[in-house]
Order: sequence, then C-alpha cells, then structure tokens
Amino acid sequence: MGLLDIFFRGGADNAAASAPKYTHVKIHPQVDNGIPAETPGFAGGKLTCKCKSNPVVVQLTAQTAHNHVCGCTKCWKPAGAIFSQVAVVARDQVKVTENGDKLDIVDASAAIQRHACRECGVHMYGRIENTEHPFHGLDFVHTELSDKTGWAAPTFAAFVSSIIESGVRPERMDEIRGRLTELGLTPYDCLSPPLMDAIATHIAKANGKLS
Ligand SMILES: N[C@@H](CCC(=O)N[C@@H](CSCO)C(=O)NCC(=O)O)C(=O)O
Ligand SMILES: [Zn+2]
Ligand SMILES: [Zn+2]
Repeated sequence: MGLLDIFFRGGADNAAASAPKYTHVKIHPQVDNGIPAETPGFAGGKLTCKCKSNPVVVQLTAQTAHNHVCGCTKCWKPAGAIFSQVAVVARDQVKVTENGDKLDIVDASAAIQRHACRECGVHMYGRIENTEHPFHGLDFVHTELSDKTGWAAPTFAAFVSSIIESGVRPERMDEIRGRLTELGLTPYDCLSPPLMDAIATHIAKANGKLS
C-alpha cells in the first residue's frame, strides 16, 4: 500500500467517524433538519398562537438570548416533540398585542408563570414575578411561534434527563444524548454552565458570600 492509499483510506475513515449516526432520533422540528442561522442585528418579531381564528399575538421588540431545547415537563412542546425550544428576552420587550383575553396562567405557583392560550394550549410567554429570583426580569418565549427567521439559535440542551418524566424510555437516553451532541446542542441535566453559574452567583450575593 502506497502513501497515497493510506492518505485516502485515512480520509474515508475520518469521514465515516464524523457522519451523523442518530438522524432518526427526533428532538424538535426547529432543530431536526439543521438549525437556522441567526441574523446579526435581528430585532424581534411577532409570536402567534396556533388558533385558526382570533390568535393571541405577542410582540417581541428585541432579539432573544440563551435559546435552548428543554426536556422539562413544564415547557410547552409542539405535538410529537420530546423537547421544547425556549429562549429568554427582557420582560419590557414583551407586549401582548392581540387577543390577550385568551391567556391563562398554567401554574401560578411555578417560578415561571406560563401564560398560555386557553383554546390551543400554546404558551405565549413565561414570566417570573418573584423579584428575588435569579432570572427576574427575563421572560421565557418560544420563537418558533414566529414566521420570521433570524432569531437566536439554540446552543445547548437543558433538563435532558427530565424527558423520562414525560414517558420517554430510559433506554433511549444514549441515542437522544448522541443526537443532541451531533447537533451541537450539548446535553445537560440542568441548565448550561453559564446559566448555573449566574444562578449560583445571584444566590451567593444574596446570602453575603460574594460581594
Ligand atoms: N424535572 C423537572 C424540572 C423542571 C424545571 O426545573 N424546569 C426548569 C427549566 S424551564 C426552562 O429551561 C425551570 O427553571 N423551571 C421553573 C418553572 O418551571 O417554573 C420537570 O421536568 O418538571
Ligand atoms: Zn390559541
Ligand atoms: Zn423547561
């Protein structure tokens, strides 16, 4: 075997090693066929619920941040998806502009009060009213409810083990974490390290351990 053969064999092996292995595993419609790129300077848009008539409309006047797929049982997921996709935006950039009378709070005792359309069930925004909460001031939103592209792309997967609480079989977790990793959505069983650090810093400042 000549040097060229070894070179080309190596190339083939490398290609095989990087070929996606878990494309049959579905995570969420916004990521399953490739993650749409975000647009620099993107400044928001309208989120619309799924009602055919009189939909609830929420206007966001800023780009979102910390977009992620979330496996928790509380975040709204489109039919058939095992993860939600959820991001944050400053609460003063969120305005209900149409049919807000159709919104109900899903669970008033939760830290994130999710305002959902009572007809179609879609969560239009999740708000934290507790001023002591580390994420007070941020609303949780699902930008897939917009017909625009350019929103912040998801960058990690949160609360992955929690999908089991919704009935996903534990034996599937390796392939699901494999697919998330392939998509560049590093799987965590809580939030991402920067968000967990932000929570811990907030707590340490509140209890006087950090200034
Ligand atoms: N195992 C639980 C986890 C629920 C949970 O703690 N969810 C997180 C993330 S939601 C967006 O990323 C959270 O902060 N929840 C606060 C709240 O929902 O009020 C489960 O799956 O239910
Ligand atoms: Zn609706
Ligand atoms: Zn969640």
